[in-house]
Amino acid sequence: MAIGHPLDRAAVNDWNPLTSLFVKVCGLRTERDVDTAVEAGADAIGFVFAESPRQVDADTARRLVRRVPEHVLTVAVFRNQSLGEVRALSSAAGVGAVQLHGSEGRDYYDILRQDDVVLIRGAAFREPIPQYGDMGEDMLLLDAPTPGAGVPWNWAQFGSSTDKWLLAGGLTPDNVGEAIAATKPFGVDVSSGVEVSRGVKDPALITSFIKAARAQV
Ligand SMILES: O=C(O)c1ccccc1NCC(=O)[C@H](O)[C@H](O)COP(=O)(O)O
Repeated sequence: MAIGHPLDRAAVNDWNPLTSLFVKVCGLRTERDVDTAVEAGADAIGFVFAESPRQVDADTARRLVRRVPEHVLTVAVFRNQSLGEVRALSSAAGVGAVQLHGSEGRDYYDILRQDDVVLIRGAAFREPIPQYGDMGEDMLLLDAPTPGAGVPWNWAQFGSSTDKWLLAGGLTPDNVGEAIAATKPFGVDVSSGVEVSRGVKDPALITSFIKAARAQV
């Protein structure tokens, strides 16, 4: 993605993972961490509105979103919240994407699509294996059973796929290279693996994670 171009749904559809891995850093709460992730080359930055030690309110998210250049996708993360709340908070924050991480049905995706946001479906890796596109999402994020817990799952079980899917769950600067080599994902997502304690990010870890992920492509 050329710097300065908006990272919208068309850009996600045109993305070539062979030339650039999609890297998302989630659960950001401070200006320092947002600036670090942008400078280190993150493609997407997540703000958690779900119940979590990383939860932000709409005012905080809006202030942080305003710092982010348009070539970086801003993502609001929800889990089992009402559609009204999802729409109100994502619109108040001014994000470019919504990530639904619970048991939200197809109706959420169909209605949110009209809001012209990129749609990311967060799903635990389990049988039956979640399939990309089943909800009409733009990206599928395959995760551990508890999102944001920093626990890896057996990525190699998934094999690899050319779908637009993000590998998440227990990734760190130390294991992301091996995980990418094993699964060849469209992109990767991290939260706990770049924290010094739950909910508190470490700028050095954010930078090393992005560097280690990019070294694989
Ligand atoms: O991060 C959270 O606390 C969270 C809470 C509720 C729903 C989703 C949440 N995070 C979603 C993410 O995209 C995380 O980055 C993803 O689960 C990976 O987390 P981690 O294993 O800590 O790297």
